[in-house]
Amino acid sequence: MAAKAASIWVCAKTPYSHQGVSDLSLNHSELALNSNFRKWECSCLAVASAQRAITPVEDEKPSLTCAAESSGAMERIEDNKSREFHKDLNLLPKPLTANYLSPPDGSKVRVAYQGLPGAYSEAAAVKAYPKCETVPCDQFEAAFKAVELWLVDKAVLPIENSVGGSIHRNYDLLLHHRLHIVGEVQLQVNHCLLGLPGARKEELKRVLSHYQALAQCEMTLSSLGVITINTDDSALAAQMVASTGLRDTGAVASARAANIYGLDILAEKIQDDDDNITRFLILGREPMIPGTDRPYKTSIVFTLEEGPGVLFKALAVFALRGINLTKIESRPQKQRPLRIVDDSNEGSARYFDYLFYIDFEASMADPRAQYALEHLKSRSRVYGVENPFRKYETLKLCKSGKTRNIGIDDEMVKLNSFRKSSLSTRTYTHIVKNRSNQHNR
Ligand SMILES: O=C(O)C(=O)C[C@]1(C(=O)O)C=C[C@@H](O)C=C1
Repeated sequence: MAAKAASIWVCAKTPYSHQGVSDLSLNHSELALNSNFRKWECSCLAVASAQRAITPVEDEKPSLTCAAESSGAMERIEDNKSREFHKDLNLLPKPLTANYLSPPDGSKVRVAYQGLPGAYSEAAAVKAYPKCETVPCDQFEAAFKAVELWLVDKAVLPIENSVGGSIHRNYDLLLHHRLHIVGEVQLQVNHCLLGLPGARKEELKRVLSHYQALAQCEMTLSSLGVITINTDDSALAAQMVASTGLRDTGAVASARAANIYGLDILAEKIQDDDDNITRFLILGREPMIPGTDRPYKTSIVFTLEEGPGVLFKALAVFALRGINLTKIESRPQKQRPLRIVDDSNEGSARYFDYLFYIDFEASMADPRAQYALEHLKSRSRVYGVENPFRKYETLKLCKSGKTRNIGIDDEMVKLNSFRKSSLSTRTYTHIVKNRSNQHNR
C-alpha cells in the first residue's frame, strides 16, 4: 500500500515535470538514477523512486521502522504522509501551457549574433529579446546559417551605423540566404578604450577592434597616434589584448567586454559622434505577417535598366502616394558586375549593374504600398511574380525585352511589437529555397 501511494505521487513527479524532484530532497546520484530512467514507463519510475520517498522519513525518524513492524502501521503512516504532501497543491505538477513553450518574454528564444560575448551585437540581441539565450557566431554568415539550420530561432545583425554607414556584407548576405527580416533594433554604441590593468592610454602603440568600431573612433585614435588593427569584432579585440598581455596594445570595445575579459577602461565614449547608433536587423525563418495596426517598414530590392531618370521614376511611385523612404542603398550586382551598352555605334560602354535597396514606411497590407509596388513593376516588364506579401520573392523585371536578371524582394519589417509576432511564427515549418537557383530562372 505504501509503495502504491508513493508510486502515484512519484508518477506525477516524473522528471518531465518541473516540480517534485527537488521537493523529495534527492541527492545527485538519485537524480542521475532518475534521469537514467526518464524514458522508462511510468511504473518503472515508480518502483525506482518509491523508496526515495520513504528513505528521508526513515532517516529522520528511525523509530518509525519499528512501528512499521506492527501490521498496518506503516501503511497508515505513509498514507498520512501522502495526504500531507497532497495538501499542498503547489507541489503537484502543472500542465504545460502554450506560454511555457513560447513565453511572451522571449526567454526560450535562441538568438545568434556575430562576435564574442561583450560584442555590441550581443547587446542588440538582448535588447531585441531581453530574456533570450544568445549564441555567438564567428562570422555574419554563420549567424545566417544557424537560423536556416534551426540551430537558433533568430539572428540579430548590424546593417547600418549612423557614423560608419551601411554594413555591406549583410546586404549581400541577405540576398544569398532565404531569411526574413522580422524586426529591427537600434542600439546606442558607446565605445571604450580598453587596456591591460594599470596601462595608460599614452602607452598604447596599437589599438584593435572591428573596422566599424575603429572608423567610429577615428578622431580619438588618430589623436593618440596609434596603429589600428582590424579584428572580427570588438569583443575579440578585448579578448586578444587580455590574452597577449601587451601593455602597449589596446582595444575599442564595450564596458561589458572590459568586465568580461578583465581589462581597464582607459577612456569612455571615445566615438567621434556622441549619437553613435547602430541599426540591427532581426532575421527569422518565417516572414512577418504585415498589418496596418501599427507602424511598419518594408524593404525591397530591385534593379533598373540603364536610362535617364529611371531611378527618379522608380522612386516617384512612393512619393506619389506619400510614402516616406527611410533608406536607399545601391550595391553592384556581383553576378553581373558590368553591363555592356552599345547605343551609339561607337563601341561598347561598360556600366556597373546595381541592385537598389529601399526601405519605406508602409505595410504591404496598406493599399498605398501595394499600388506603389505594382506601379514600380509596371515600369518594367515583370516576370515570375510570386505572392507579393512574401519577403524575398524574386521577380524578374525586364524592360525592352532584353534578358535581365532582376530581383525585387519585399520584406515586411515590423518596427514595434516584433517580438510577439516573431514568436508566434516560430513553430511553423519553413522550406529554405536555394536563391541562386531562382536567380537563374
Ligand atoms: O564588433 C562588435 O562588437 C559588433 O557588434 C559589430 C559592430 C558592427 O558590425 O558594426 C556593431 C556595432 C558597432 O557599430 C560596431 C561594430
